[in-house]
Amino acid sequence: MPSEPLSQKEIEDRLRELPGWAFEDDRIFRTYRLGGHFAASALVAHIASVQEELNHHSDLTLGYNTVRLSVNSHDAGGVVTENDFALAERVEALAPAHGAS
Ligand SMILES: C[C@H](O)[C@H](O)[C@H]1CNC2=NC(N)=NC(=O)C2=N1
Repeated sequence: MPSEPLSQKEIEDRLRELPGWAFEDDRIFRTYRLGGHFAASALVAHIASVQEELNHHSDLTLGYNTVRLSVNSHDAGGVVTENDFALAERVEALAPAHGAS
């Protein structure tokens, strides 16, 4: 479901509710730190399942014990929309169970 680009103020307002998330180069992003590599890879798999459910996909980067998620909306021309924040909120909700910080 394409959605409208969010304004700078709307993005800033939403980011205040999402500690750890930031906005740069028309993307929102966050890096999660995990207890080790396998835990980080399990978080990637869980995020991927949610992304398939939402049909909204970020760029996920798996490090030794980190997962970086960076996303914007291709269907809105590569800018941040409500769909990006919907994904961010779902990931914020599932991350603690993985021991992510
Ligand atoms: C055809 C498919 O529904 C679209 O390409 C979906 C897939 N995942 C997506 N992910 C993101 N980040 N933006 C999109 O516009 C998007 N569109």
